[in-house]
Amino acid sequence: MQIHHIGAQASLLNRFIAEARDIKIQSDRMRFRTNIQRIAHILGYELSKALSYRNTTVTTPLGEKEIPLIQNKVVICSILRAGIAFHNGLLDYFDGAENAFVSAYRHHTGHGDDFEILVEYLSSPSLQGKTLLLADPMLATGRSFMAAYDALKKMGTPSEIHLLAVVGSTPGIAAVEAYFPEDSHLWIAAMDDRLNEKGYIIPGLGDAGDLAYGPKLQH
Ligand SMILES: O=P(O)(O)OC[C@H]1O[C@H](OP(=O)(O)OP(=O)(O)O)[C@H](O)[C@@H]1O
Ligand SMILES: O=c1cc[nH]c(=O)[nH]1
Repeated sequence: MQIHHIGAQASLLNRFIAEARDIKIQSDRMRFRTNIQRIAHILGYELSKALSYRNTTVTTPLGEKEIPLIQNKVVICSILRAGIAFHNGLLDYFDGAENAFVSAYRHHTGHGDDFEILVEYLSSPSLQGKTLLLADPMLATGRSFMAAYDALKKMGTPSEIHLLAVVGSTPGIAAVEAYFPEDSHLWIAAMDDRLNEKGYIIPGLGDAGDLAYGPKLQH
């Protein structure tokens, strides 16, 4: 897997990541969702440089111009629920993309901090020969990305796989790197070193789903 740590180089992106992490600013849900969306714009733009282009003639009122345009058949798949704002950001730029949604949530088994990932919903077009953008703002243990990928396998084999995340942990990134095909890519804004005993990224940003959409009951 090729890992593209976009936040490694200081840029405007830092501002959006800082606001998403900041305990005072992130409590404004609309602002949090907007920051996730703005980060998706930047990651999507960076990812676009790795796609395939073909010269296409565009007619202006005064003449013609050859412009290289993306040839990939893009499918954006996001992992519910925190992925919704991220999905919207990617769709702002890849507006001709097909769309897929997969649910993945942590079900606490009752044994200490143990949890399993349950996937109960999948809606996807065929992925055969297409460019899959698999998006989830948080890559903590990496288990949601892996469970979503397993669920998507029956939809066909993509020609390219690009994972996108806002914050990832070093162990989670290592886990997805080992699980996904060697020629896949990860586009990530920020990386933190560790997870706590509950599988949360430290310092991370907290619970992205709750920050975007409000607290949920555990079940
Ligand atoms: O890498 P992982 O260890 O799998 O953790 C990351 C997942 O955890 C969060 O979802 P959560 O289960 O909290 O559901 P939610 O999006 O509905 O809040 C987040 O949105 C990711 O999907
Ligand atoms: O740090 C984490 C881990 C899982 N899910 C989140 O939203 N944040």
